[in-house]
Amino acid sequence: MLTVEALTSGYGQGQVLHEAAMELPPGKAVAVLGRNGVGKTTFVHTLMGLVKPWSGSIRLGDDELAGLDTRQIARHGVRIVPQGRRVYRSLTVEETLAISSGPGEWTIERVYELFPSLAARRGHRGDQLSGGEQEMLAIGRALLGNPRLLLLDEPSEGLAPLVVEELGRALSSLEGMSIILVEQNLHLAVAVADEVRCMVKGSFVYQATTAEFRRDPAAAKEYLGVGS
Ligand SMILES: Nc1ncnc2c1ncn2[C@@H]1O[C@H](COP(=O)(O)OP(=O)(O)OP(=O)(O)O)[C@@H](O)[C@H]1O
Repeated sequence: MLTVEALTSGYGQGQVLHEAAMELPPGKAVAVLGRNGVGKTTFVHTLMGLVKPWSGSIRLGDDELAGLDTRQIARHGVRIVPQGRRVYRSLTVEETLAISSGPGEWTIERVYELFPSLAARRGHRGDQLSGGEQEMLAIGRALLGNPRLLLLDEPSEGLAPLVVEELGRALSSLEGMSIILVEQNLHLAVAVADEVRCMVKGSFVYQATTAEFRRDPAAAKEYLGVGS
Protein backbone atom coordinates (compact mmCIF):
# COMPACT_ATOMS: atom_id res chain seq x y z
CA MET A 1 0.00 0.00 0.00
CA LEU A 2 1.23 3.50 -0.88
CA THR A 3 -0.08 6.21 1.41
CA VAL A 4 0.70 9.82 0.60
CA GLU A 5 -0.38 12.40 3.15
CA ALA A 6 -0.28 16.20 3.10
CA LEU A 7 2.57 16.25 0.60
CA THR A 8 3.93 19.68 -0.29
CA SER A 9 6.81 20.57 -2.59
CA GLY A 10 7.82 23.02 -5.28
CA TYR A 11 10.69 24.88 -6.86
CA GLY A 12 12.53 27.68 -5.05
CA GLN A 13 9.86 29.78 -3.39
CA GLY A 14 7.13 28.49 -5.70
CA GLN A 15 4.91 25.90 -4.06
CA VAL A 16 3.35 23.42 -6.49
CA LEU A 17 1.99 20.56 -4.35
CA HIS A 18 -0.50 21.63 -1.70
CA GLU A 19 -1.14 18.85 0.80
CA ALA A 20 -1.55 16.23 -1.92
CA ALA A 21 -2.94 12.99 -0.52
CA MET A 22 -3.70 9.61 -2.06
CA GLU A 23 -3.84 5.94 -1.24
CA LEU A 24 -2.88 3.28 -3.72
CA PRO A 25 -3.78 -0.27 -2.76
CA PRO A 26 -1.09 -2.83 -3.62
CA GLY A 27 -1.29 -4.15 -7.14
CA LYS A 28 -3.62 -1.42 -8.38
CA ALA A 29 -3.07 1.13 -11.14
CA VAL A 30 -4.13 4.72 -10.52
CA ALA A 31 -4.35 7.38 -13.21
CA VAL A 32 -3.42 10.91 -12.17
CA LEU A 33 -5.32 13.31 -14.37
CA GLY A 34 -5.57 17.08 -14.53
CA ARG A 35 -5.07 20.09 -16.75
CA ASN A 36 -1.66 21.30 -17.88
CA GLY A 37 0.53 22.68 -15.14
CA VAL A 38 -1.50 21.52 -12.11
CA GLY A 39 1.48 19.61 -10.71
CA LYS A 40 1.16 16.00 -11.94
CA THR A 41 4.80 15.66 -12.98
CA THR A 42 5.90 17.41 -9.78
CA PHE A 43 3.87 14.84 -7.83
CA VAL A 44 5.58 11.79 -9.32
CA HIS A 45 8.98 13.51 -9.20
CA THR A 46 8.42 14.20 -5.50
CA LEU A 47 7.53 10.53 -4.90
CA MET A 48 10.80 9.57 -6.59
CA GLY A 49 12.84 12.15 -4.63
CA LEU A 50 13.74 14.08 -7.79
CA VAL A 51 11.94 17.04 -6.22
CA LYS A 52 12.46 17.25 -2.45
CA PRO A 53 9.30 17.13 -0.35
CA TRP A 54 8.85 20.19 1.87
CA SER A 55 6.53 18.39 4.25
CA GLY A 56 4.19 15.43 4.38
CA SER A 57 4.55 11.71 4.24
CA ILE A 58 5.07 9.06 1.54
CA ARG A 59 4.72 5.57 3.00
CA LEU A 60 5.28 2.47 0.89
CA GLY A 61 4.31 -0.50 3.03
CA ASP A 62 6.12 0.14 6.32
CA ASP A 63 8.77 2.39 4.78
CA GLU A 64 8.77 6.18 4.93
CA LEU A 65 10.22 7.55 1.69
CA ALA A 66 9.83 11.32 2.26
CA GLY A 67 13.27 12.73 2.94
CA LEU A 68 15.19 9.88 1.26
CA ASP A 69 17.23 10.57 -1.84
CA THR A 70 16.37 9.11 -5.24
CA ARG A 71 18.87 6.28 -4.99
CA GLN A 72 17.49 5.18 -1.62
CA ILE A 73 13.93 5.42 -2.95
CA ALA A 74 14.93 3.25 -5.90
CA ARG A 75 16.33 0.72 -3.42
CA HIS A 76 12.88 0.58 -1.85
CA GLY A 77 11.60 -0.62 -5.21
CA VAL A 78 10.27 2.53 -6.86
CA ARG A 79 11.00 3.14 -10.54
CA ILE A 80 10.03 6.06 -12.76
CA VAL A 81 9.68 6.23 -16.53
CA PRO A 82 10.10 9.97 -17.03
CA GLN A 83 8.34 12.09 -19.60
CA GLY A 84 10.30 12.27 -22.83
CA ARG A 85 11.56 8.65 -22.78
CA ARG A 86 15.30 9.21 -22.67
CA VAL A 87 17.05 6.12 -24.01
CA TYR A 88 20.71 5.48 -24.75
CA ARG A 89 21.12 6.57 -28.35
CA SER A 90 24.17 4.48 -29.14
CA LEU A 91 23.24 1.25 -27.35
CA THR A 92 21.09 -1.44 -28.90
CA VAL A 93 17.79 -2.49 -27.36
CA GLU A 94 19.43 -5.70 -26.17
CA GLU A 95 22.40 -3.87 -24.64
CA THR A 96 20.16 -1.34 -22.90
CA LEU A 97 18.06 -4.09 -21.37
CA ALA A 98 21.15 -6.11 -20.43
CA ILE A 99 22.63 -3.27 -18.36
CA SER A 100 19.31 -2.78 -16.59
CA SER A 101 18.66 -6.39 -15.72
CA GLY A 102 19.29 -7.89 -12.31
CA PRO A 103 17.95 -10.65 -10.12
CA GLY A 104 14.17 -10.88 -9.92
CA GLU A 105 11.07 -11.96 -11.77
CA TRP A 106 11.59 -9.68 -14.73
CA THR A 107 13.91 -10.95 -17.44
CA ILE A 108 14.78 -9.57 -20.86
CA GLU A 109 12.72 -12.34 -22.47
CA ARG A 110 9.71 -11.33 -20.39
CA VAL A 111 10.09 -7.72 -21.55
CA TYR A 112 10.17 -8.99 -25.16
CA GLU A 113 7.00 -11.02 -24.53
CA LEU A 114 5.33 -7.88 -23.22
CA PHE A 115 6.51 -5.81 -26.20
CA PRO A 116 6.90 -8.06 -29.27
CA SER A 117 7.72 -5.08 -31.46
CA LEU A 118 10.73 -4.38 -29.25
CA ALA A 119 11.87 -7.97 -29.62
CA ALA A 120 11.86 -7.50 -33.38
CA ARG A 121 14.19 -4.51 -32.96
CA ARG A 122 16.58 -6.01 -30.42
CA GLY A 123 19.65 -5.29 -32.55
CA HIS A 124 18.72 -1.66 -33.28
CA ARG A 125 20.28 1.31 -31.52
CA GLY A 126 18.22 3.68 -29.39
CA ASP A 127 18.39 6.46 -31.98
CA GLN A 128 17.02 4.12 -34.65
CA LEU A 129 13.82 3.40 -32.76
CA SER A 130 10.43 5.01 -33.20
CA GLY A 131 8.95 7.02 -30.32
CA GLY A 132 6.74 4.09 -29.38
CA GLU A 133 9.65 1.65 -29.35
CA GLN A 134 11.68 4.08 -27.23
CA GLU A 135 8.81 4.27 -24.75
CA MET A 136 8.59 0.47 -24.62
CA LEU A 137 12.33 0.30 -24.03
CA ALA A 138 12.11 2.87 -21.22
CA ILE A 139 9.29 0.88 -19.60
CA GLY A 140 11.20 -2.37 -20.11
CA ARG A 141 14.23 -0.95 -18.29
CA ALA A 142 12.06 0.12 -15.38
CA LEU A 143 10.42 -3.33 -15.20
CA LEU A 144 13.81 -5.03 -15.08
CA GLY A 145 14.26 -3.22 -11.76
CA ASN A 146 11.36 -5.38 -10.47
CA PRO A 147 9.49 -2.39 -9.07
CA ARG A 148 7.05 -2.49 -6.16
CA LEU A 149 5.77 0.83 -7.46
CA LEU A 150 6.04 1.97 -11.08
CA LEU A 151 5.61 5.67 -11.93
CA LEU A 152 4.80 6.48 -15.56
CA ASP A 153 4.80 10.12 -16.71
CA GLU A 154 2.79 10.64 -19.89
CA PRO A 155 3.91 7.53 -21.76
CA SER A 156 1.58 8.25 -24.69
CA GLU A 157 2.94 11.72 -25.42
CA GLY A 158 3.51 12.21 -29.13
CA LEU A 159 2.62 8.62 -30.09
CA ALA A 160 0.26 7.52 -32.85
CA PRO A 161 -3.11 6.05 -31.74
CA LEU A 162 -2.24 2.48 -32.78
CA VAL A 163 0.97 2.60 -30.75
CA VAL A 164 -0.90 4.00 -27.76
CA GLU A 165 -3.29 1.06 -28.06
CA GLU A 166 -0.41 -1.42 -28.02
CA LEU A 167 1.03 0.35 -24.98
CA GLY A 168 -2.36 0.21 -23.28
CA ARG A 169 -2.66 -3.53 -23.86
CA ALA A 170 0.81 -4.12 -22.44
CA LEU A 171 0.32 -1.92 -19.38
CA SER A 172 -3.09 -3.47 -18.67
CA SER A 173 -1.50 -6.89 -18.64
CA LEU A 174 0.80 -5.91 -15.74
CA GLU A 175 -1.67 -7.23 -13.23
CA GLY A 176 -0.64 -7.06 -9.63
CA MET A 177 1.84 -4.22 -10.08
CA SER A 178 1.27 -0.93 -8.28
CA ILE A 179 1.26 1.80 -10.93
CA ILE A 180 0.78 5.55 -10.92
CA LEU A 181 0.09 6.72 -14.45
CA VAL A 182 0.17 10.43 -15.29
CA GLU A 183 -1.70 10.76 -18.58
CA GLN A 184 -3.28 13.38 -20.83
CA ASN A 185 -4.69 10.63 -23.03
CA LEU A 186 -7.96 9.72 -21.38
CA HIS A 187 -8.42 6.56 -23.48
CA LEU A 188 -5.12 5.14 -22.31
CA ALA A 189 -5.72 6.22 -18.71
CA VAL A 190 -9.08 4.49 -18.42
CA ALA A 191 -7.85 1.42 -20.33
CA VAL A 192 -5.01 0.88 -17.86
CA ALA A 193 -6.11 2.27 -14.51
CA ASP A 194 -8.33 0.71 -11.86
CA GLU A 195 -8.89 4.08 -10.24
CA VAL A 196 -8.71 7.74 -11.15
CA ARG A 197 -7.51 10.80 -9.20
CA CYS A 198 -7.86 14.35 -10.48
CA MET A 199 -5.50 17.11 -9.46
CA VAL A 200 -6.25 20.82 -9.29
CA LYS A 201 -3.58 23.31 -8.17
CA GLY A 202 -1.39 20.70 -6.54
CA SER A 203 -4.11 18.87 -4.59
CA PHE A 204 -6.19 15.81 -5.35
CA VAL A 205 -9.81 16.92 -5.45
CA TYR A 206 -11.55 13.90 -6.98
CA GLN A 207 -11.21 10.17 -6.67
CA ALA A 208 -13.23 7.38 -8.19
CA THR A 209 -12.92 3.92 -9.59
CA THR A 210 -12.38 3.95 -13.34
CA ALA A 211 -15.88 2.47 -13.81
CA GLU A 212 -17.39 5.34 -11.78
CA PHE A 213 -15.32 7.89 -13.66
CA ARG A 214 -16.55 6.53 -17.01
CA ARG A 215 -20.12 7.19 -15.89
CA ASP A 216 -19.27 10.72 -14.74
CA PRO A 217 -18.70 12.95 -17.78
CA ALA A 218 -19.16 16.04 -15.60
CA ALA A 219 -15.92 15.16 -13.78
CA ALA A 220 -13.96 14.87 -17.02
CA LYS A 221 -15.36 18.22 -18.08
CA GLU A 222 -14.67 19.97 -14.80
CA TYR A 223 -11.19 18.66 -14.07
CA LEU A 224 -9.83 18.03 -17.55
CA GLY A 225 -11.88 20.33 -19.74
CA VAL A 226 -12.92 17.54 -22.09
CA GLY A 227 -16.37 16.70 -23.44
CA SER A 228 -19.13 19.23 -23.93
N1 LIG B 1 11.97 22.53 -12.83
C1 LIG B 1 11.04 23.46 -12.55
N2 LIG B 1 11.38 24.68 -12.04
C2 LIG B 1 10.46 25.62 -11.77
N3 LIG B 1 9.12 25.44 -11.95
C3 LIG B 1 8.72 24.27 -12.46
C4 LIG B 1 9.64 23.22 -12.79
N4 LIG B 1 8.94 22.17 -13.27
C5 LIG B 1 7.64 22.54 -13.26
N5 LIG B 1 7.51 23.80 -12.76
C6 LIG B 1 6.25 24.52 -12.56
O1 LIG B 1 5.45 23.78 -11.66
C7 LIG B 1 4.08 23.82 -12.04
C8 LIG B 1 3.55 22.39 -12.20
O2 LIG B 1 4.21 21.77 -13.28
P1 LIG B 1 4.09 20.21 -13.59
O3 LIG B 1 4.99 19.91 -14.75
O4 LIG B 1 4.26 19.44 -12.35
O5 LIG B 1 2.57 20.12 -14.03
P2 LIG B 1 1.83 19.02 -14.90
O6 LIG B 1 0.46 18.91 -14.31
O7 LIG B 1 2.65 17.80 -14.98
O8 LIG B 1 1.74 19.74 -16.28
P3 LIG B 1 1.86 19.13 -17.79
O9 LIG B 1 0.63 18.35 -17.99
O10 LIG B 1 1.89 20.39 -18.61
O11 LIG B 1 3.14 18.34 -17.84
C9 LIG B 1 4.00 24.65 -13.32
O12 LIG B 1 3.65 25.95 -12.98
C10 LIG B 1 5.42 24.60 -13.84
O13 LIG B 1 5.73 25.76 -14.56
